This record gives sequence, structure tokens and C-alpha cells, in this order.
Amino acid sequence: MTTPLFDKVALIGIGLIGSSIALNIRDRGLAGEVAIATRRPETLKRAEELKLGTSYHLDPAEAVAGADLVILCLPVGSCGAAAAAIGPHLKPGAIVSDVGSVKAAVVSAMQPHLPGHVHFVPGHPIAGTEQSGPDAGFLELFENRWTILTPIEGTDPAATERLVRFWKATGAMVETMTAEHHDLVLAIVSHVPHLIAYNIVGTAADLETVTQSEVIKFSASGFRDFTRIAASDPTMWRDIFLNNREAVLEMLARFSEDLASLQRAIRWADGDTLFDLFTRTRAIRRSIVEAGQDTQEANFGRLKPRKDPWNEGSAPGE
Ligand SMILES: NC(=O)C1=CN([C@@H]2O[C@H](COP(=O)(O)OP(=O)(O)OC[C@H]3O[C@@H](n4cnc5c(N)ncnc54)[C@H](O)[C@@H]3O)[C@@H](O)[C@H]2O)C=CC1
Ligand SMILES: O=C(O)C(=O)Cc1ccc(O)cc1
Repeated sequence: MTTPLFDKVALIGIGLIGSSIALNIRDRGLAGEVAIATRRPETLKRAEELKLGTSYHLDPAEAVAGADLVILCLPVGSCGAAAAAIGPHLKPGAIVSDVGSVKAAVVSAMQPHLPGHVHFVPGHPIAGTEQSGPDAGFLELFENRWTILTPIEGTDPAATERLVRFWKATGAMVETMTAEHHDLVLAIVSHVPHLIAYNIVGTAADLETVTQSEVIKFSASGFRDFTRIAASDPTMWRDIFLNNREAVLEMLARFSEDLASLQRAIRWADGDTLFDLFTRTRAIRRSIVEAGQDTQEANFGRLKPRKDPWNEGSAPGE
């Protein structure tokens, strides 16, 4: 147990991320009280059954009363309306944050509704799964994963530092950057990959010459991995793409250009181009695994690349 970092935390939204934060607060003793608000009574009831908080509210304004840390754990498209609902009820000096996968649009949507007497420090834990809802959360979700904070110019550094301490207490590593830079980076490492997964699973589902049952029966691990990602929450991902349009379109344009050159390499049987790219991408995968950023690898205790007897100095194909 750690000394509580906050007297009262309010979590608005109690899905995968909200419930994982709640479990961290409860099990690691990070706050005295945890008020939970969500709009659906069934979800609130489930949060109470799971003992995720100390009070439960259908009205977010009620939950934030007296809270010294408020975290919105909602789809990014709902953050503006939630900020409007809680704005007048926030305690002076409170820290207001969020966990949204997009930052600049969330900042623009929330900031006009927040009074000048609170500290707004937007955040994004780069940790999650394809699951959603209060049952999906787990204590270890943030361990050894990055959380990015995007404090706005002029934000009191002491408020940012308190939030850094909070996230570090969950086991997360923390980095700060601008919201715009965050959105560009996340577009390529998270948003476009999800779009590719949604697209390939959609394409396979629409193929007339391959029956649905064959897709299921013969799905090799590559396709299977895509189906996991393509099972992610539709509301959450619709909101991400609608709120990070510019960065996603920029990265998609680059992606399409590179895809066209691969298409050309295949057409002209240019094996060197294919081989060179696959060699470079394999090295990237290995550095991710070595950095301990792959949960599956970490789970199987395979953090160190194994020696490949056929290819001196590198690991076998995965
Ligand atoms: N799922 C993931 O892997 C990750 C998600 N995020 C971000 O965290 C946020 C929450 O995501 P999850 O916890 O996965 O979602 P979730 O779907 O598991 O939970 C969302 C919660 O918000 C509530 N909610 C939904 N729409 C609402 C509305 N209009 N007004 C009020 N409450 C509403 C739901 O009842 C639920 O309690 C999103 O902004 C997402 O981009 C960040 C990192 C990882
Ligand atoms: O499940 C996966 O593979 C993810 O990529 C989870 C995830 C989804 C959204 C985020 O903003 C961060 C992490």
C-alpha cells in the first residue's frame, strides 16, 4: 500500500480503462475515495458489484464534487459534453484529466468548459485490449507501458507532476509531449494499424469466392491477430478516426504510397526490395520485444530474442 496521492478521485466512465484505474486505486491505495459515474444504470450496478469505487453516480456532476482528481474515461467523442456537465461542479485546484486515444480534439472539446481554477492535464495510457466494459479491467494493465501526458502551455508543473506520480504508481512509464505530436505518433503506431485490421477483416468477410467458414477454419496467425484488433469497440474507434482525421489521413497517404511500391515489387518480381523491407521490419519487431513492449512476448517470458542457428545473430521467424 502506498500513501494515498489524492483524497478523492472521480472516474467518469467505467469501461476497460476506467475499471483498470479503479483497481489500481483500490489495490495500491492511491486515493481515499473513488466516485464512479457512468450513464447506464446496468454498468454502474456492475461497477458496484465489482467493488470498483466508494460511491456510484448516474450524474457526473455529483461524482466530481470535492474530487481533487477527475479522470474522464469515455470515448473521445463524449469528452466535450462530459466536461460541460462537470465544469461548474469542479473543486478549485482539482486536476482534470482524461485517457482518450486522441489528444488535440479532446483538448479543444473540453477546455472551453473547464473553469480557470482547475488544472487540465490531458493523458493517454498506451495500454489496452480489444475488450470493453467494467469487467474487462485488470490491475496490471498499465505496468511497464507508457502513459503520455500532454499538458497545455501554462499548466502548473506541480499539477502535472502529481499526475505523473499517480500514473507511475500504477506501474506505468510516463512521458510528456504536445497534443499535436501525440496525435501524429499515435496515428502511425495505433490508429492506422487498427484501420488496416478493420479493413482486412472486412475484405475477407466480403470475399465471394471464399466462404465465411473457410475464413474461420483456415485463419493463419496473421489473420487471427487482425481479427483480435478488429474486434475492438466500434464506438471508441469511430470516435478516434473522426477526431484524429488530419494525422490519420497524412499517415494513410504515406502508407498507400509504400503499399503501391510493394505492389510494384511483387508485379516485377523484385525480390530484393521485398527482402530488404522484411529485414528492416524484422529488426523493428525485435527491438520492440527487447524493450519489453510486447505483452504476449512478456507473458511467455520470451523477452530476450532467441538465437537463430540459421541466421547468425538474429532470432527465428515468429
Ligand atoms: N480500449 C483500449 O484499449 C484503450 C482505450 N483508451 C481510451 O480510453 C477511453 C475509454 O475507453 P475504454 O475504457 O476502452 O471504453 P469502454 O467502452 O470499455 O468504456 C467506456 C465507458 O464510457 C461510458 N460511456 C460511453 N459513452 C458515453 C457517453 N456518451 N456519455 C457518458 N458515458 C459514456 C460507458 O458506459 C463506459 O462506462 C477512450 O477514449 C479510448 O480511446 C485508451 C487506451 C487504451
Ligand atoms: O489491443 C490493442 O492491441 C491495442 O492497441 C490497445 C490500445 C487501443 C487504443 C489505445 O489508445 C491504446 C491501446
